[in-house]
Amino acid sequence: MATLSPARALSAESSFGGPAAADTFDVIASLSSTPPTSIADSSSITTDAAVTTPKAEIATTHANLFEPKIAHDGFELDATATEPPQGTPDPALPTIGLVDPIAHSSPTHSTPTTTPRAQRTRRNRLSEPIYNLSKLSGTDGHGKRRSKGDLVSNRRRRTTTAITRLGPDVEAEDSADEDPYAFSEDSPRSAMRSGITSAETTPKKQRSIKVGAKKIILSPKRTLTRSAGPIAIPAPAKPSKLGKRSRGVFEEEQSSVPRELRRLQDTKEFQGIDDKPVLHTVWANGKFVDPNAPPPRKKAKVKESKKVVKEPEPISTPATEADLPPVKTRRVKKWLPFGLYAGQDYPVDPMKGLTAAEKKAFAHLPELAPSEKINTVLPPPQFAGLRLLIQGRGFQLPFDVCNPLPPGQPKPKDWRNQTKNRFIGDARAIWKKTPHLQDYQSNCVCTPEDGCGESCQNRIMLYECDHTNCNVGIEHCQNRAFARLTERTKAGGKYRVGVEVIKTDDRGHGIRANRCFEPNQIIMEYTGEIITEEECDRRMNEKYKDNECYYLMLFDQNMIIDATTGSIARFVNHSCKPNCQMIKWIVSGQPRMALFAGDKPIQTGDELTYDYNFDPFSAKNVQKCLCGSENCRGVLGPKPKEIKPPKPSQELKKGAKKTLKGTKGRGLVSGSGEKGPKTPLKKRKIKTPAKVQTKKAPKGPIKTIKAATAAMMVKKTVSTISVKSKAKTAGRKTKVATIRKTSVVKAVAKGKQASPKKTAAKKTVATKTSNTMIVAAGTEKSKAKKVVSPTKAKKVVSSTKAKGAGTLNKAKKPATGLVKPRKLTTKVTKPTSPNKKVVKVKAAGVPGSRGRITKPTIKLLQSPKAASTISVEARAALDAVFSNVP
Ligand SMILES: C[S@@+](CC[C@H](N)C(=O)[O-])C[C@H]1O[C@@H](n2cnc3c(N)ncnc32)[C@H](O)[C@@H]1O
Repeated sequence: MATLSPARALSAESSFGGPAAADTFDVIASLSSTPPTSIADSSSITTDAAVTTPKAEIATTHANLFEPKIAHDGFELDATATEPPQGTPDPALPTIGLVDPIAHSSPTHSTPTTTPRAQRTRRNRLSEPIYNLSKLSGTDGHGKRRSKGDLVSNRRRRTTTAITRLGPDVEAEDSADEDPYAFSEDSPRSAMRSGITSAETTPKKQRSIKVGAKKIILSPKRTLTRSAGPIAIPAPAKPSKLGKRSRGVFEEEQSSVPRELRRLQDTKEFQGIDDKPVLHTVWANGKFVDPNAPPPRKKAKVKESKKVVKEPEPISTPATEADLPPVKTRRVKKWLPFGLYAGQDYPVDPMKGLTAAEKKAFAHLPELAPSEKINTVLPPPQFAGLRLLIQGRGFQLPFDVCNPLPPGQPKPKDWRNQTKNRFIGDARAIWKKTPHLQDYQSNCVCTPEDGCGESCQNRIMLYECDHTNCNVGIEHCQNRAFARLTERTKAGGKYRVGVEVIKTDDRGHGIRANRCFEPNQIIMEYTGEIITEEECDRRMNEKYKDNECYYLMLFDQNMIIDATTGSIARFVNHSCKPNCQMIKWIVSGQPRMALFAGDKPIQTGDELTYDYNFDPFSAKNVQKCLCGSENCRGVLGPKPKEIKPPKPSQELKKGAKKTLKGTKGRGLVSGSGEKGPKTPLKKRKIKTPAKVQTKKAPKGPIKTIKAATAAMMVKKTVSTISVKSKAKTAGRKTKVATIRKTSVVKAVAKGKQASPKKTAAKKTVATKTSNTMIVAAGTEKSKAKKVVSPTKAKKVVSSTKAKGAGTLNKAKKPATGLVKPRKLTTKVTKPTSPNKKVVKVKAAGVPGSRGRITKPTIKLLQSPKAASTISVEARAALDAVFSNVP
């Protein structure tokens, strides 16, 4: 047995290379703990030269390797070598060998020598620290466990190499067939290849396998650590085909090679060539994973079986399709492209309510195709969800918080909605002839910060801003109520319109709010047919003679809006404590009437009312008011007790004085100006009609018409003059106090009666600021309006207030008046005074007027009697008023 000393050359191949490899025991320990893992490994360790050098050198190399004594690195080799050394060992040669620690500890192994190179005795070496690397690496326990009489590690790591490295334990059952050159681990070459001595590799318990007729005893020596491939059985040694002579020659040539190795030196095993492929295996969870085995598809099989059960093939179906295996298609999630509601049955038609174009657009959706089976049992919520998505309807609250009003209100009969004014008959021509609207041109001087608020000149003058007269722009302007109303109601709908007709208990139809309105917010426009007074008379006497309700509103230029065919605003009832007000505005140069919210906000469901300022014309036409407010006057007009009989001219004088002093009388038309907005009026013109149409005074019963009553009717039309005058005695100055931001007052004194048309044309100038009222058709009204005071004064400022006296009526707020129509013959009295003169009076300047301001006209409209009365003193007073006016 040769004991090989460690060689430094080994350090180059060892994983413990470097200086540490100089330590013999370190090398031993490390090598023992990490032996070669394959033939290639072991052979590479042992004989690199055998692989890379010519065969001739191999023999030499092996001869050197198996020198019985190699003094190297201070170790004495075993003297029991079978063959003597053949020459001095070349230290340059890779003398590879391993020394087992056990072998070192054995007394049979090397002993210290006296050679100089062997001064480093074993004892000295032992004095140095020894590291058990196998313990440190945790592999010292390998090969110690046993199972079924074998080392577990060996069995587990048994590989081809393990088998082929047949050691001395390989025994033939038949001794005659024993091959002396059998590859034995005990043999020197085995030791050379593995680097392990026979003593080291001697197993404690041998284990054998049968290969053919041979029994191969396996070495329990742990030989391979990495490869775990199938066990390769080496082929039995073949007998040499050489003849005796040739064999002899060959043996002579190979005399330097041990005889037992000569037959094997040509084998790959001897040369350490491993031509077997390296097997890569995969283990998972401690189990070998066969890469060629099909993956388990247990679930798919179950699914397929279910599918087969669910949809059995009909018997009558031809076997062609049935025999075909089901085509496995990749399941596509429908909801990815179509949404979660796709592929469901619908209990209702989702197309219901859609237009033809929409149906056509959605027709291609397979989800909407009619399904064979409809699940009628409590459909899931997604059905309703898809329907809502298609129909575009939002969610619905359990109750309507926006419009809690109960539906089902009866619709009024014989009513056609008309959202725009329409001229009837001569109204258009007369309207166009009137040049007054052209005079009202002004631009506001607001800034964007102001936003055309309360200080806006246009707003004060009841002019709506537009692109022609606004200095701010639509984005900041807040004085565009009519434009916003149009924008709001353009799309229609209950909430946007904001109002609806209701049926009241005792007042016929009415209007209530469908939404909330802010204070002074525009609600709806009062529109209808614009007719002249003559047309109004005709309708009242003929068309509406049997009606109980009238929808006539004095509008502008003495024209009347007949809302019998008009907007929904005509259904607004009267209240003595109203929540709305009817105001006339100039929008784009044209007057328009609209209902605005009052000073308080309006809640949903509130009935909308305004003060009619109703003129019943006479006491017997007074209607009972059913508004139910605490301050109800009891009648639609003024209280009956305030209806006073016509007073003599003396009273008229007093009344005129009183009015000029600024006192307010309250008569039948006292409602004028009381319920209107606080917005002051603008651009008043005091106009004395130059050519007032003269009508004959009524005869007979008409003569009995009280002058005061007639005067009151007239006052209604012009009662909104925002002039507070202070009348004093003759010679004293009468002051125009509260013409808000007006500078010019055009006083038109009428000296005589003019033709009705002309009268209308001129009088309408004053209606810019007038209270609106529903005009009573009838002779008295017409007569009263057209009878102008015969004053001789050049300037008369009067709006006959209550009690018939000519009055400078403070009318900051426009008021609305309803006049009870009366069926009287039209008689026009002749004016007592032919004097007529238009005087322009310039008052306090109006900001932003640019020096050119035309003010509203205040008309003096009086009955002949009243006018004649007033012309005595009032004329003087009025003269005083305007005496200072240039
Ligand atoms: C402009 S309509 C109003 C709508 C009317 N309620 C209808 O059903 O057509 C005016 C008429 O309504 C009635 N009316 C309005 N307000 C009233 C009130 N407070 N008291 C009694 N009747 C009223 C009167 O008959 C009046 O002539």
